Formats: sequence, structure tokens, C-alpha cells
Amino acid sequence: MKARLILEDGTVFKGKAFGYLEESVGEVVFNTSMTGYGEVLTDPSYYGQIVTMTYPLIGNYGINLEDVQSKNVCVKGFIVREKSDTPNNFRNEMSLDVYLKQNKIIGLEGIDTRALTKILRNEGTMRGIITIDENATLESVQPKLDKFDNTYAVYEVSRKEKEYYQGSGAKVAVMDYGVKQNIIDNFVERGCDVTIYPATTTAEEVLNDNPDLIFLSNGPGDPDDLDEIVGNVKKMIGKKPIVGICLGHQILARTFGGKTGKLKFGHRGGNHPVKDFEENKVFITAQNHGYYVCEVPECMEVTQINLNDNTVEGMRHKELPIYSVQYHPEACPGPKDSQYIFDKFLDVLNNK
Ligand SMILES: NC(=O)CC[C@H](N)C(=O)O
Repeated sequence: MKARLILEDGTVFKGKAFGYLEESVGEVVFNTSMTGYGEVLTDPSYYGQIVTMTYPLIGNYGINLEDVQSKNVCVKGFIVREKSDTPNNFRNEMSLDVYLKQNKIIGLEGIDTRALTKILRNEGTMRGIITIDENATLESVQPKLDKFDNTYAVYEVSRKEKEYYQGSGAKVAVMDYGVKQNIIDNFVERGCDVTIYPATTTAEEVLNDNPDLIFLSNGPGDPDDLDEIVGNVKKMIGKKPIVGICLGHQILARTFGGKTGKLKFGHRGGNHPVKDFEENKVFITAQNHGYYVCEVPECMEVTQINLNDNTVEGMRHKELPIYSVQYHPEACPGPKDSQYIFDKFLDVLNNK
């Protein structure tokens, strides 16, 4: 079936729909990973976004449910140059098309994803709609684009109930703002006793459980929308060691009076070079963020930067056991080079 992507700048890309045939609005972003589309689709940080993959052939090894990063497909739409209809891999459970149908998410194929990416890179990410209405124009869809609002994304993707993974090691409280499964797995693999808390859980409730370490997770949306969560984290400061990834890192910056801003087109892919000053090494990292810490609080020092654009990628508190990274050490998709960060998280407990 014919379908089109209409961007808010008026550009129209005509292609073919796949997956679930219902129109969808979101912020259109691009990801440069060559593989790992199953992980991208299920990363809750993409909630509210229509993702286009820059790699031209997607779906060739099918979908394997062991790879998923959350229970649901989180993207609002998925755009590829060419989708594979004949996935071939011993781990393949179903095709991309069937997976999107099951999860009620529309796909668009057969458009010039390179041209689309150049528009997003030059003009910045913007809202868009994938629609099967052949008469749709920017004018006719404008009210739908205007209505799009991702303010409550964190609360929509967060677990509604606590979840527990027993372990014999450090007691880790994971604040679920949209946590990826491989983050949980990394703590569990290190023997941690993990409790995952819904985003609405109060600081008092978490502190009452007396964890050894509080982890602030990744998640969707604008960190500036999260005053309530920032207020909650403020109450945890000085009481327990705290570490964070991505949105968690941004929340920490705001907690200490720093500022976050929006990147023009974000960092999404599996090939971002990051320099870790503490290790004096460069690591190739997986990234997925549209916002960044533009003003580092005075009490924190910058431990890592992105070598593409020099933005902040890691911070450590000058006195308290508090440490965070902007990128994704758990990878999925992406290189696993920086999984040592999870060891650094646990080192925080020993004040290293
Ligand atoms: N992966 C994340 O946690 C993303 C954080 C935030 N939503 C951003 O886009 O910057």
C-alpha cells in the first residue's frame, strides 16, 4: 500500500507502508547503526519518535525476541530504504513486517533515506507523520502535527509496578524512566540485587528500602519536563551513591543546578567516539539522545567528551559518590567496548 512521510517543513517522501497500517505522528530522527534494529525498535528512549535507519537494508536477520530492550516496540514509526522480506538467520523468529504488525506500528519503505537524513542533519530533527492517506498534504495534517506532545513520555513507558531480580551482591535501586533490559542485565550479571521502581516512586520509599546504590535510567523526552523527578532525586543526594545513564545523567545535571539543551539532530548510532579522561582512552560508543548537558554544575567535573562535537559525555561529583554517562555502555545496539562503565558504577560504592 502506498504511504507518505510529511515533514513539518513541507517535504513529502512517497513510499510503501508495511507493518500496521495506521498513520502515526512523531519527531523524525535518524540512527546510523548498521545492525541492531530490534534493539532500536524496543528502546523506550525512542518513545514519541519516528526513526529512520541510514543503513539501506534492514530486517535481513529478522527479529529475535531475546534481543528486545523492553516488552513493546517503542518507536512511533520506522522508516527504511529497503526492508528484507526474506530474513535468514538461525535466531530469526519473525520478519520485521510481522513484528511491526503485531505491535501496531507503521513502517515506511522505499524512500530516499539518505535525502531524509540530510534534511534532518541540515535543518534539525522535526515532527512528521507517516500516513496512508494519498491526499494528505502538510496543510491537512498540520493540526495533527500541532497536537503531538511527548511531555509525559517517561511516565508512559515506565513500569507501573516494582520488579525484583535477586542477587547476592550490591543492592541496586533502578529508577525506571524507560530503562533498557541490557542495563538491568549488566547489573544482574555482576551479581547485584536489583529492584526496579516506577518513575513515580518517591525518594522516601526508595531510601526506606536502604539500597547500596541508586541508578537513574535512560528514558524518552526532554529532561526539562521532569521537574518532579529532579525534585525527587534532590532528596536522595548525600544519602546514597547515585549513578546514571543518558536521561539519568541529564537529570543529575539538573539536580545540581546544571542545564540541558537540545542538540540540532541528536546522537543516534553505534559509532560515536568518546574520550574518557580518567582512562586516557577513546571508546567507540552506542548513543541515543537528542538533549545534552550544556551547562555542567560547578560541583561536577567532566570525565568524558564526544570527539565528534566535544559535548559532555560523562560527569563525576567532586566530593560525593555520584557518576554518570550520557552514552549507552550497555550497548544494544552498538559496540560493547564501554561496559567497563558498569564496573565503575559499582566502584562508586567503594568511593573509588
Ligand atoms: N537514551 C536516553 O536516555 C535519551 C535521553 C533524552 N530523552 C534525550 O533524548 O536526550
